[in-house]
Amino acid sequence: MPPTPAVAVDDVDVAYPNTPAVLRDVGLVVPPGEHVAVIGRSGCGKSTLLHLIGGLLDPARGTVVVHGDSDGRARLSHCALMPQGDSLLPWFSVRDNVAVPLRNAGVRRRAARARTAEALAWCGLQHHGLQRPDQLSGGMRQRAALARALLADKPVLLADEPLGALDAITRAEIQDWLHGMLTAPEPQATTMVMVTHDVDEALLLSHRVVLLADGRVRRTWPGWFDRRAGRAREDVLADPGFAADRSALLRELAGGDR
Ligand SMILES: Nc1ncnc2c1ncn2[C@@H]1O[C@H](COP(=O)(O)OP(=O)(O)OP(=O)(O)O)[C@@H](O)[C@H]1O
Repeated sequence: MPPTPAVAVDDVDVAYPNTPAVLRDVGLVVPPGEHVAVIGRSGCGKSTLLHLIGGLLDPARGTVVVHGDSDGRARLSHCALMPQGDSLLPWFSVRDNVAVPLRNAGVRRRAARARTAEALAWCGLQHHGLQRPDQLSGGMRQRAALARALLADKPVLLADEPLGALDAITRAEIQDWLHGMLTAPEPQATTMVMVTHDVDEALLLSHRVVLLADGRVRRTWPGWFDRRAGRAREDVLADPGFAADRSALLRELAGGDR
């Protein structure tokens, strides 16, 4: 029997007040541990889909279930949200930023400190915990934000353009780092739904790429997350199969193959 899905979106329409439906007839089932990348043109409804899964929005039609719960608050309780931008609090130290989900969950200061120190170490920021976010580079801030999201210890990570603000080289480095984090068995073996505009990122970091167009799921592709394991990034990017998937995705994004 297939495992109970982590996320099940079934035949959903979503509309904002006084707007036509932004998502239409959308279905998406994500088994536990799967990483899904959602890609599509600006305005096609990607963030709306994340907000819907995370309980910030409810469907006008259809059902959304996250780890067995359909109520919005309960859905939210299963999800760590990483909104666009790093969203670190500028007046907190990096350490206190990363500790926010633990403190919100009522974890005592001493225990939170210990777990935060571990998290800072696995994202390579062990010497930066006392600095403020504006003293870090963009890549370091993004790693801190990811550490904070992963430390929330939620089974589902919803990441909206998590690397969108980074330059190409830093982005590639952080993609590699994130791939390593998501491959590690502990502590963050997690289900992930990630929005990105970057086709390589979508393929490299996901088991499955979902293309949204005009509020509908137009197509899905197998991602390269597992096929990438143990291989250098350049090696994967030069793989003819990867190049073919990238071209096909780009063609669909540009509106071809309708
Ligand atoms: N709060 C809102 N009220 C009304 N309309 C909204 C609201 N949020 C988003 N929309 C509209 O819904 C549509 C989908 O927006 P959404 O942010 O989900 O798209 P997106 O694919 O994530 O875009 P981008 O890639 O530019 O971030 C857009 O037309 C947008 O203007």
